[in-house]
Amino acid sequence: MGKLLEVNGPLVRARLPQVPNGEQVRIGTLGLVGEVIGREGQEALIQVYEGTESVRPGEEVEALGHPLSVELGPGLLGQVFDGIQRPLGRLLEVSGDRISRGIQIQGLEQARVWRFQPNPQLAAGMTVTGGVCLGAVPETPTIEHRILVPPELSGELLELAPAGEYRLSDVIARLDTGDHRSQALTLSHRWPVRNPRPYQQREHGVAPLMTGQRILDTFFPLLKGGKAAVPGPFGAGKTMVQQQIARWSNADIVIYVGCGERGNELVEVLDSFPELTDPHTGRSLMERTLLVANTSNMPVVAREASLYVGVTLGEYYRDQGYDVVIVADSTSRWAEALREVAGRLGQMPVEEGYPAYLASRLAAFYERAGRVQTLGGNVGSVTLIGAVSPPGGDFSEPVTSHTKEIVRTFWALSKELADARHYPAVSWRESFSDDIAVAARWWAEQIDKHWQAGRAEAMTLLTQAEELSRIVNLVGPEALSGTQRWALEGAMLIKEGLLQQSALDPVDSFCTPEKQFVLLDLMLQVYHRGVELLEQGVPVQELLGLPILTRAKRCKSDYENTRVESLRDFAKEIKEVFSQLSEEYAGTGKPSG
Ligand SMILES: Nc1ncnc2c1ncn2[C@@H]1O[C@H](COP(=O)(O)OP(=O)(O)OP(=O)(O)O)[C@@H](O)[C@H]1O
Repeated sequence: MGKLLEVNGPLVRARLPQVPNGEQVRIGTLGLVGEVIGREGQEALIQVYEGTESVRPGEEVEALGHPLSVELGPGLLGQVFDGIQRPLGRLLEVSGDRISRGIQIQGLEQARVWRFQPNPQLAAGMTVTGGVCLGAVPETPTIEHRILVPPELSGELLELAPAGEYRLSDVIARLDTGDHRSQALTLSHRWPVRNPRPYQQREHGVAPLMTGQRILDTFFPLLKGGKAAVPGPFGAGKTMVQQQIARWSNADIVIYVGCGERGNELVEVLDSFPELTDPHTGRSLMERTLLVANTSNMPVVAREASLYVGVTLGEYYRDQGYDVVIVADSTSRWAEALREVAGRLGQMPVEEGYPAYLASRLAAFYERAGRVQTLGGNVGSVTLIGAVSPPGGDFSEPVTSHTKEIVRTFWALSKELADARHYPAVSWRESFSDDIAVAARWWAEQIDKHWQAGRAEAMTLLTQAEELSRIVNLVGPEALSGTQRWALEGAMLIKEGLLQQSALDPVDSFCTPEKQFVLLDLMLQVYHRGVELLEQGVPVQELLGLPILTRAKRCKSDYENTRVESLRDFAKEIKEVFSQLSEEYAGTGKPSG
């Protein structure tokens, strides 16, 4: 117990000897949640995650004896938590729309009973170490929740509970952790959010995360266990991209962290998620989803914690052998929280008011992504996707520019494309992926060995078309040769037939890898045949007038994912149209008859 000395917004100073940095505290009669972030002699500097209005010097501060941590166990999925793992639904039930401060509700429902099935390979007398699976409970109809020995524990298994129904706090195993000390294990354990959960070793990424969005999967792939950023100016469709990823990606678990985004956007996400169905199982998407959302009445610094809460929950499912995707919206708001705290601490601002450690904090956060061999010997992954909201859409500002250095996949949203209603408005000029080679291996093995060459050619066409468009803007289309005009059309085929993909189109909202490749190949085939005909002397106007071009651009919506074979037939049809035209011109330089 200590005494509050001074209140400075979300930062308070208390006389609290011997309480270490990082420890969680409760402040004043309201019992507000806070965390020690610095020490000066007998005094502790505390960051408070709830509004400190009405809190006065002299009130008591209680150190809880553990760092800011989360409770990990069955019942996490389908939940919406606030930034310190309190379930929002129950918070609202208790205090109505305006959440009062100091409410203490545990993250997981303690009274709920779970059907536990012990691991048949374990028996009393065996030695178990951190990460070993003690058994499992069906958390949702699709996700089996594996109950692991907490990472830091090991010892002789004295007892493992038989199959049956247990509450979170019921003992399901006992370990002799040395000196004949018995340690009881339950269905849940706590973990400090700022400490990455340990694993055996990092593994290389081998498979791309499939999102069903062509511009992402085919053009700028992200690996499972990888790190990506989605910077987007206001209104460029960031929310939509994130939702599409949450909805369609082939991850086992999706965690969405709404970190300080505008209140109405958060409400949009919270309202829309429970209504979405999981395309892979046909069941509610919430069964594999978990949301962490700051409520609008929490102070800015609470954003800081919510990101770590989200990533810790993600690592916990990774340790069970799952592929987890974490979408953090947005890391800019999180960085603003860092800036505010640094300002109040009187730390020297470096770039645009951000502290010098902005880059290292961002890097440390993204470092928690990865594909790993878990302590229990499984392979699991955490893929991190951070949205960035650069003020004024300026990508040279500190958060965007540091993030760009850290991530391996960068999906840059463009205001220009959004204004032109080209969705998803991901710019092919500014985006990048450093993992093309690994993705290419996967595409070659699983789909088609020509993926990498096709992708590269499509990118070249897009770049070439940009140069040509500049010429057209300067001197008009007459300045272009037939081949150049056809290259412009080739780029249009790629843009309209491939890159544009409406999230609202029931057929095209999601595209399987196979259909993605067939469409890519189709557009390139049309382009190649045209080039051949041009060389043969067919005027470019003839080609540009072919109705089949419009049909090719519409294939994405005309052919469902299950009709890839018909799409291949359409490719044959195109070949015939071009062969016919070629024959008509053969030898004469103009159509026969
Ligand atoms: N992939 C897409 N398919 C169809 N329409 C889209 C797509 N992406 C964005 N849009 C359109 O753009 C509008 C704005 O998108 P969104 O709501 O994601 O942007 P935003 O939330 O305003 O962006 P930000 O998060 O930067 O404020 C949507 O309502 C929708 O009409």
